[in-house]
Amino acid sequence: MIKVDNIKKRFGEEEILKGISTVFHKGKTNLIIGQSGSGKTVMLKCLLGLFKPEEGLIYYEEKAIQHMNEEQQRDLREEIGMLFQGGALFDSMNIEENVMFPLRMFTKQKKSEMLDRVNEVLSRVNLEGVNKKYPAEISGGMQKRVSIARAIVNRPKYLFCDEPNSGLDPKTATVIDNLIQEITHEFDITTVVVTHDMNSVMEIGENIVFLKNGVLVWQGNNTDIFNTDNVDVTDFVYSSDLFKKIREIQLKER
Ligand SMILES: Nc1ncnc2c1ncn2[C@@H]1O[C@H](COP(=O)(O)OP(=O)(O)OP(=O)(O)O)[C@@H](O)[C@H]1O
Repeated sequence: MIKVDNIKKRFGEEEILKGISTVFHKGKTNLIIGQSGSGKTVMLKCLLGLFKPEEGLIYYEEKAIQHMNEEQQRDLREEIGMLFQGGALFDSMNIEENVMFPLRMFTKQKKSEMLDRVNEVLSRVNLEGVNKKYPAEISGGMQKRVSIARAIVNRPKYLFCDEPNSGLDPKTATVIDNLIQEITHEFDITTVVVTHDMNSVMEIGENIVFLKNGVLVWQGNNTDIFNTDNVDVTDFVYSSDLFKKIREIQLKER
């Protein structure tokens, strides 16, 4: 569980996050959504400790990162898996080396132990027989699965995903969303996904935080989001023609 208590973040004169409080639940896919520029990435970076809010606290379980000493922060970093936008695999390393990277960084395991774990997670994301290939030799969807394998190889308690579907076709995007959700449930991870993608909202939005101009204006799940009368949310959800049509049908049926 991650609890955010009234965080404020400014750059110069501009206040980007204007006092956000929320909870991201354990064992759930928690989504941060909102228009471009609403502060999603800034919020993610605050959660990761990359940006320091001027006010407010961010708790990982009982302990606020602002109150952790260096050793505690290092321990926390080991408990975090990160799925970067675009995958961010190392082009010069093969798949096996890419997935093994966090184990080399954070553990003192023997090579054979690391290899066992790499094969276990590659198999979990349904990728076998690609160990010696390089990222450029596999598809975008497969690269995303390798990135997920790398993000979970160190058994994280927290998983952060920045636009995990960018650049994927809708069908592959759904496969990736479902995989993220399955892994979240299976390993009881607190997962936070930043996304623009309404399909992700529908598929895996178990707890959705909606930001507008740095303010949390709505929170709920993927059922609530289609029933809310909050204008900011409906504007966002029904900005696509497809969802507009669905909305018209829903309203007629009410
Ligand atoms: N390092 C920074 N220095 C100054 N301003 C920043 C910095 N990072 C972000 N901002 C500003 O904060 C605001 C919110 O940016 P942020 O990247 O969080 O938006 P976002 O909701 O993630 O948008 P998008 O969906 O386009 O990625 C923007 O106005 C941006 O210019």
